[in-house]
Amino acid sequence: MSSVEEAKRAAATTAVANHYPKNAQWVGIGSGTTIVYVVEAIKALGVDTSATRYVPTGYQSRQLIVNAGLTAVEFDAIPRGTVLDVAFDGADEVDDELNCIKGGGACLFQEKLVAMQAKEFICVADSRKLQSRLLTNWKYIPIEVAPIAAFRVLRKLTELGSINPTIRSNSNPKEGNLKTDQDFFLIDAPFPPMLIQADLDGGLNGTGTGGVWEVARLAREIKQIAGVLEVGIFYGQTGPQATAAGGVGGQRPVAAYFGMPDGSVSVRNAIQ
Ligand SMILES: O=C[C@H](O)[C@H](O)[C@H](O)COP(=O)(O)O
Repeated sequence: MSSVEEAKRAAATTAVANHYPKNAQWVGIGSGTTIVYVVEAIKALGVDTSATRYVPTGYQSRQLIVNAGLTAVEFDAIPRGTVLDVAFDGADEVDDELNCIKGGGACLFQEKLVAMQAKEFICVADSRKLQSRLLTNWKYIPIEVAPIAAFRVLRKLTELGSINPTIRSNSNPKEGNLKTDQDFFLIDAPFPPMLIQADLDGGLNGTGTGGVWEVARLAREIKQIAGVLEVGIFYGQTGPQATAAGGVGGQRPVAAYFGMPDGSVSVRNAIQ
């Protein structure tokens, strides 16, 4: 196993040890390559999972749950008012405030739904994803769009300052544009590195010099383009903040676990 895979596994093992609840009822399971180790770590706990329901975030996630012998319940089949105990997921990049970019593996809409339905959203990744600001190492924002509106959204993103946004293709170009679990397209929109809240304390608001965007404002601007289903920026409230405000959970994780090259696991907790 490569050191990156070892790092993902270490992060997943620690995250599950710290956040998998006793007598878990509802657990959200994200998508991607890192989440595989989360499911592995849940199985390795050796706890009774017969009464636990696992909520997938897409096709790959559901297969992972089922193949592990766990019970999958789709998001639209969970009883009204149900709050997930916890949701685990990967990320493409995570900043100092635990804002995340997600969607590199073609899932983001269901991931956001599941994260926001959980008391605690926990992010698991390897050290490559750990950066002070979004769009440092990971260069684009995945955006899920209605196919009929894709060209319009591309134009609007260019107006916002994205350099050469593109509709994501299947890895085999003969198969055309990639379709998400919702049968939508994904647009990958490159932007310059984003500011984080700490940078705004000097009074800067929104776009700074050189067209640099503040995380929440860019996410909102993209989301309001007609044809956009969801944006791959997870930001704003964390679980406890959202609960205090009368909601369920937040799309920003309460904690993020990163497997480091030396075998250790670095933990970042969200500032509430
Ligand atoms: O679209 C996929 C999801 O947002 C993933 O959680 C994200 O891309 C991270 O994936 P991985 O764990 O494979 O790096």
